[in-house]
Amino acid sequence: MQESLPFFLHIMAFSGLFSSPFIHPQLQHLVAKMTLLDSFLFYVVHFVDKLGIWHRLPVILGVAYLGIRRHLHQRYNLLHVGGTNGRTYDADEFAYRTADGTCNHPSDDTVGSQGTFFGRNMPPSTSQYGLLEPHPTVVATKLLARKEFIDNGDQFNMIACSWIQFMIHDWIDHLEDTEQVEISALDQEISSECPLNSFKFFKTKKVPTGSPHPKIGSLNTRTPWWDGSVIYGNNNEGMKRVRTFKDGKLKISEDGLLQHDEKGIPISGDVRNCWAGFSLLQALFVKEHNAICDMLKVHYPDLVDEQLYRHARLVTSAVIAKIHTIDWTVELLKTDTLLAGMRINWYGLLGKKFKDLFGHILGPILSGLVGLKKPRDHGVPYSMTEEFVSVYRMHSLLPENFVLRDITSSTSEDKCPPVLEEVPMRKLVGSEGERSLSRIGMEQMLVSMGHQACGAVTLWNYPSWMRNLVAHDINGEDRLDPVDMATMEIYRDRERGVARYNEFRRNLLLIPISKWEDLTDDDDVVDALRELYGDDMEKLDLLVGLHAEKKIRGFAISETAFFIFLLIASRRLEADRFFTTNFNCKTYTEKGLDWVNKTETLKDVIDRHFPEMTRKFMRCSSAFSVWDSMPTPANYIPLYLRSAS
Ligand code: HEM
Repeated sequence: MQESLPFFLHIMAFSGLFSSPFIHPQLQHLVAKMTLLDSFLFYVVHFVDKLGIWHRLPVILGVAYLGIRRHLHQRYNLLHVGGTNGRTYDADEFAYRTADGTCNHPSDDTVGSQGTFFGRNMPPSTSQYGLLEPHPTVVATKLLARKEFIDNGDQFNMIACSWIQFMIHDWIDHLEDTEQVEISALDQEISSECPLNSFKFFKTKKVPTGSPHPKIGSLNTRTPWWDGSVIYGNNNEGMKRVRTFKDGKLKISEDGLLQHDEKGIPISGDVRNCWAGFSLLQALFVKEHNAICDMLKVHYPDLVDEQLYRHARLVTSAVIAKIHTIDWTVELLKTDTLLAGMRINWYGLLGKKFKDLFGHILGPILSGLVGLKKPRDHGVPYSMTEEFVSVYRMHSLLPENFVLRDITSSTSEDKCPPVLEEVPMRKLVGSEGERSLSRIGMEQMLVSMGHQACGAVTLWNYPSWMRNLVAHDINGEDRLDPVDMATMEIYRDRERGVARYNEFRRNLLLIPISKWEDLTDDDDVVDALRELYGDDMEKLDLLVGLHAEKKIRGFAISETAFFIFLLIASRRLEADRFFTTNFNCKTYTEKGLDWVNKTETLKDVIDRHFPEMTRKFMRCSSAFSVWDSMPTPANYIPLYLRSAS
């Protein structure tokens, strides 16, 4: 091991700094592959990790830690899967987001388009355990199944929960095989506790990559760019379905909700596994798109339907990306360090005022990723990754019942309308959900979502109704065989060769756990893990580990999941030419870019379309926290000078 260390590390090793036990023995082989500078940077990060303090450092140091960590992940956690074709195109001719995501990467027209491979953040799992070890239904029943609903407190509401599904359906979905697999719990001792003793589902399609590492991969049926495909579709056919072809606008009903076809399936960019909260967000952003078209037509009367559509799509997609970056994520990871980090991603260290005044003049750290002169993919063509999909398995955000509020009654001082009824979530899914939403109406639904806390990402909180779920085909039609989602999710990660928890951590340069108490200080969790996995940390499933991990204060997700976000959230912006080279007046129009610059939060979008709503019903600061909770208290200490959160 020592022999393959770079020269600098030999010196450090000689001085005793890098030698075991300073670097965790299971990470030394990773350091051996690093350049001199990166080994040093790893040393810094690892030192902080050993103390377990990065989130408690003063904001500016915490941001520096994250910057170094992100750099290391960009160097060692981006693996391309499949080939590239090197076919270029005329970037001026394609100065818009194409229907299928082609023509974005500067030197290869297919990168990031529909049907390309998922990339990886680390090599496929080397686990010795098989697909059914331990049995996925036993894992689901003993560790995931909801005992009673655990909510997220005031931090995150049902809009926040629906928002992330809205994003997932913009970026990722795996192509399935035509061959089915059946999982049966019949001969397991837990079968009496399972809603489905046996169920069938389609395998993930395995496709030869044409390259040796890895030989097999899976395909993304959605465009991975942040291009709003959730409302615009993932190809020409999908785009045609949603457009009116008049003044650039998208189809929408009189009541402000999505239109439906003769089967009751919504007309929108993505209709698979939809529920009322999700299709409400689609409708809200169709309204946003159409309002942008109106604005553009007033200022640029010569623009025809196609031009209006293209500009409005760019602007709407950028508004969505911005809200996700500086509003949603800031609520998900509610600490000053992350507030600073996310604002740096969009505006840079010098902040909004400086950027509004001088433009993007000073590089990614000082002026942000958005507006960079050239996209950056760190030598690895853009895609979403298998690991990203796995860390976003957050179905425990969904509750058992949806709490409907009466917005006709006059509100109390805390702006909280009274409860009308609790609707089982099952009734809000698919076509039935669409019918319920039409009855409820857009405003009542939005206000009710605002006032309900969503579920916590933790063990024993997986929605019961999802363990017997009628999933959808890609066209939104119901499937014949219901599935146990909790079981299926455990199976999916294993089937796709995603590393189990401890290997996942090592590959992310994180210190692996060596006993259950390293993961959590909850005795019940420790006992349950021991019962299922014995004392074998290597066996622990990723999904279980992410849900069991003790959370950083203010974080609604685990630290392990967060480090994948750190990498991919930046990548979605910096690798996309429409957030970099082409984030300009020429491509977006001056008024279009102005629209993006002036929209900061989801509240701004809601206020635009429902001018009275937040004044009447919202007390908190962000539309993603529970609406009658207190606003974030003012803090007069400048953000970068603050101590730990
Ligand atoms: C009522 C709401 C929802 C329903 C009915 C639903 C249903 C489904 C179904 C049926 C799948 C496919 C599972 C498979 O074949 O492997 C899936 C995948 C997934 N869902 Fe959801 N989901 C909902 C909300 C959410 C939310 C709130 C999240 C939060 C992050 C989420 C994240 C994911 C992810 C990451 C996948 C994996 C996608 C892939 O394999 O490429 N879903 N969901």
